[in-house]
Amino acid sequence: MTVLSKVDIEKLKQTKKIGIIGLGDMGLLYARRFSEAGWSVCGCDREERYQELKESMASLLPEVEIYRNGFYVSRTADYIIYSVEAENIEKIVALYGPATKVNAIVGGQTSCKSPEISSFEKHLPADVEIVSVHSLHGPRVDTTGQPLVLIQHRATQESFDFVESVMSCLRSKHVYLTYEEHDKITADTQAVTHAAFLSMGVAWHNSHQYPWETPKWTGGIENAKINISMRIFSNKWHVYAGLAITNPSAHKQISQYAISCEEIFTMMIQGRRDELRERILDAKQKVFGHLGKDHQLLLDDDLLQQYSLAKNPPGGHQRNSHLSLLSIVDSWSQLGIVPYDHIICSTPLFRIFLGVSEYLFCTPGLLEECINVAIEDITFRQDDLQFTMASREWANVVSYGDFNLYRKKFENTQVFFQHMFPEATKMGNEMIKTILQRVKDREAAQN
Ligand SMILES: NC(=O)C1=CN([C@@H]2O[C@H](COP(=O)(O)OP(=O)(O)OC[C@H]3O[C@@H](n4cnc5c(N)ncnc54)[C@H](OP(=O)(O)O)[C@@H]3O)[C@@H](O)[C@H]2O)C=CC1
Ligand SMILES: O=C(O)C(=O)Cc1ccc(O)cc1
Repeated sequence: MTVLSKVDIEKLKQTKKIGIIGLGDMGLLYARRFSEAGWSVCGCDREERYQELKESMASLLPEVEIYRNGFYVSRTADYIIYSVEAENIEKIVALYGPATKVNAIVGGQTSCKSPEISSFEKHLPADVEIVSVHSLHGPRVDTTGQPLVLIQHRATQESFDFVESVMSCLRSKHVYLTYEEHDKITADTQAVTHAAFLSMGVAWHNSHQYPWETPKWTGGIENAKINISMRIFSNKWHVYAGLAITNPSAHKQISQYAISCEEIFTMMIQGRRDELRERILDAKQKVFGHLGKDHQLLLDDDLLQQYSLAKNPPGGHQRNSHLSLLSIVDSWSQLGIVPYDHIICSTPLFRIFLGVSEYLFCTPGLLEECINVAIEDITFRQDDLQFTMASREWANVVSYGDFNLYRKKFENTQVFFQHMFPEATKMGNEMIKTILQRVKDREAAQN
């Protein structure tokens, strides 16, 4: 990595143009930030949206030039970012890619890189260089300090430095990977995290419960589960479908998660306490065994207690079998994944999922209590059955590679929770802000 001088960056700003194809949530975020940093930016969305987009952008981001379609962006920009639905990347690159300006650089923002890179290799002229990116956070998270993956796939150092200097205005943490490394890591982190929270939502929906109305879902860990599940369901289905379906490593992960759920649930209902205990403690050793005695937990029940969607939160810790958390740690253990190895490339949701799992597994007495509940207490049996079935359904949909079925399943549950999204988003944002601040404080204390 070469860091260009301020003078060099200013020169580039005078001569280079950045183009964004797909001005949805992430494309707009990039357009705004690049333009605010002084880069010339142009972009487009679907041609049908041209007039409407041009008008809305005239007041929103007047500095950004809006073009009719991707041909105009491709012909004029020096660095072009495709920020479109993963499902359509090949079709869109096939259409506009051949029109790319001579010697320009192209990249993409899609969440899984193999299909993106293979589309570029197939459809871009040989003189065009390839540097891809992936911001590992949603469009409404502060980009500062969040991981940003940069992939120098087919590019000179000079071109890579140019892209990196454009990206530097986001103040994210740059992570340098190949596209293969990127896809392996994000399958471990993002895809399986989403599968777990999607399964929670579907399980609550299928048992006709709003978890914030039911006293058994109270306490900090439950708040985190509920808020993150609502956050995912309030988003666009294609983001989650794309990163799971198009990434072959993700299929293996999501399938293992469903298997872990089923096997653990079976031990619970058959009362196989010793076997369950042995399996869970083995998983604990494999996943958390390397943590020293002075390891500080990222999250705890008290910190998360305040982020409840309940009208009158009764508060306090509730006993729970925590099938979703036992299963994630078991599936990491079965696949030989140590999630801490990926922390440099983690999203806020993954850090929270790891944080609550770590809290359950590493707080003295909590895991034993959870195993006791799993074996003796039938209060959560129906919920756990629903959860096991939901995790299997998601694994099947992903393995069929069926975007339409994914969409139907996602939107079906989305409608059930829709009325709560404004409040859940506010609460989730507050919760994530507090957690990210804690991460920053920790990092500052360690440096
Ligand atoms: N949202 C997130 O949290 C993150 C998303 N990503 C990835 O970034 C990409 C964009 O995501 P996001 O911004 O959230 O999604 P959006 O749906 O908000 O944005 C995608 C945009 O591309 C437009 N589009 C589709 N086809 C074309 C075309 N032929 N020419 C120009 N524009 C087109 C879409 O229009 P239309 O809606 O009409 O189809 C839409 O406005 C996805 O691949 C996603 O996986 C990466 C990091 C985070
Ligand atoms: O943090 C998460 O997992 C999100 O849900 C936001 C998100 C979605 C897609 C990405 O490619 C990156 C981040």
